[in-house]
Amino acid sequence: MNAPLEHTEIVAAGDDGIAPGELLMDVRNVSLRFGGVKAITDISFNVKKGEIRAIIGPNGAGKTSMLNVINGFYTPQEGSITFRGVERRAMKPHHAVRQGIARTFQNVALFKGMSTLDNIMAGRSVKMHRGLGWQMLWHGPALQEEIAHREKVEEIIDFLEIQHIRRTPVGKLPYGLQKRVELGRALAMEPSLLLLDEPMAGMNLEEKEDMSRFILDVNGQRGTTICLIEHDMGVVMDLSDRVVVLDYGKKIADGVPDDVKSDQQVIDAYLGVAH
Ligand SMILES: Nc1ncnc2c1ncn2[C@@H]1O[C@H](COP(=O)(O)OP(=O)(O)OP(=O)(O)O)[C@@H](O)[C@H]1O
Repeated sequence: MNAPLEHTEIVAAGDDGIAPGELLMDVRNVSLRFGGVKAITDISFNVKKGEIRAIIGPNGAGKTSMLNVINGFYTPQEGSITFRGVERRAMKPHHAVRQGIARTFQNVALFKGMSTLDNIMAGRSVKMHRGLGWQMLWHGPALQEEIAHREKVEEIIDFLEIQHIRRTPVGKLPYGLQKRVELGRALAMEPSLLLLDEPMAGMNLEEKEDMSRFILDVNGQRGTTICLIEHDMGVVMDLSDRVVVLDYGKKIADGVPDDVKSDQQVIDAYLGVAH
């Protein structure tokens, strides 16, 4: 199964060949250190196709480091990740994207001067096959492909209900809408696995409710598997199928929300204190 990543086909949620409920990603014994700092120690957990999986834990627990390992920003010193049957330790972020992993960031990472439409189109560029030569000719296959991509992008804009801001530079948008555009850009990649790093951070209640609904719809209607980090426990327990809990870089619990909520170690480490 160990196909060279350079030759991995770009895949979308619907055509990754994995049935709902089957293993999509298996994280095994991953450890990551920065000099003397142990960010992650011997973490194992899996993600099944079609689920919403949450990673929670106090500040500095290793959650973002874990996402950065999954999407190839960091290479762990130990352990491996098997995604869609392909095992690896090191992988460049653009390979992760081509394998079907897209993500959003804790602090919105968009092109602030560009419009909503152009930002989402930029996310789509990963799916474009025709090279620059074709695009300069601007006819035939390149034009057909551009039209098809624009249709996909328009579909995402409709889906996220952001038609009214399609021409607005994203830097001028309220934070909640910027987060939605960033979700749109990730969706434009048609990921098999969508990583969301604190999708509700800095949002008011109404924005959180909107984002929760979109996350549920992305999962329910588009069939996208989601792995998210979130500090709002109400949101986590409402949205997630399963939750993995980290503390000081180690896994302390893993299970369905009701079990995790009542786990004494989790209460002591995390739920018992304000965040
Ligand atoms: N690039 C880095 N260089 C050095 N240390 C790092 C780096 N990134 C993370 N760390 C350290 O690794 C540990 C885990 O950090 P990480 O950001 O993954 O935690 P987190 O659970 O995402 O925290 P938060 O909820 O505050 O975002 C922390 O001690 C952090 O200081």
